[in-house]
Amino acid sequence: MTPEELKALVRTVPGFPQPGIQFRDITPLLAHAKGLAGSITALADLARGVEAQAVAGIEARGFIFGTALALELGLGFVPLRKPGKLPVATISEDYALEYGTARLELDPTLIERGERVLLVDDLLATGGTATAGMRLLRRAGAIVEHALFLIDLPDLPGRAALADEGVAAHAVMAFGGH
Ligand SMILES: O=P(O)(O)OC[C@H]1O[C@H](OP(=O)(O)OP(=O)(O)O)[C@H](O)[C@@H]1O
Ligand SMILES: Nc1ncnc2[nH]cnc12
Repeated sequence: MTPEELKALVRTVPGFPQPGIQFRDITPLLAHAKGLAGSITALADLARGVEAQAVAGIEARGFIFGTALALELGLGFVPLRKPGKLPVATISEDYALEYGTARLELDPTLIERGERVLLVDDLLATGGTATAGMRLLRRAGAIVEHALFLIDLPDLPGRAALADEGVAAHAVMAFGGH
């Protein structure tokens, strides 16, 4: 599927989860066999040329794309989890996203020192979530230089925020007028 065909499978819901947000809902794309496969192929195409030894994905939507991408690339998958889910000692980062605040946790023993980790999520908006994920991975010893997204919202500062931290953002599609 082309990026335009994939984009047509994303549903826009105005005013969710709060007024003023144009929510880009990926569930119709996930439910579409060719859309799901095509989105993973498109992410894998973006990942070519990026040296990676593991994929890390952000709960919850980043788990869907990150796990499938890791399988496609023949790599392992490291989950960055929402609070209170991991049964071992964790490191954590609090952050703000487009419509709230949250926390991510990581089991640092899942990362080898100097391991090159590719960060994956469904969508880049303010970059708060991805920046928190990158910080956790780096605190655990990872090298994080690239982040992959299905969707970029280029009217929001996520790409620039990541660039400021030395992380290049790559996305399959973009939605203006967030
Ligand atoms: O660039 P930002 O402004 O940080 O926003 C992007 C994040 O927002 C959404 O996650 P959400 O916390 O809504 O969680 P979900 O994956 O559990 O639905 C999305 O999946 C990204 O992780
Ligand atoms: N506009 C948006 N749509 C879907 N997920 C999001 N996460 C942050 N902003 C979002």
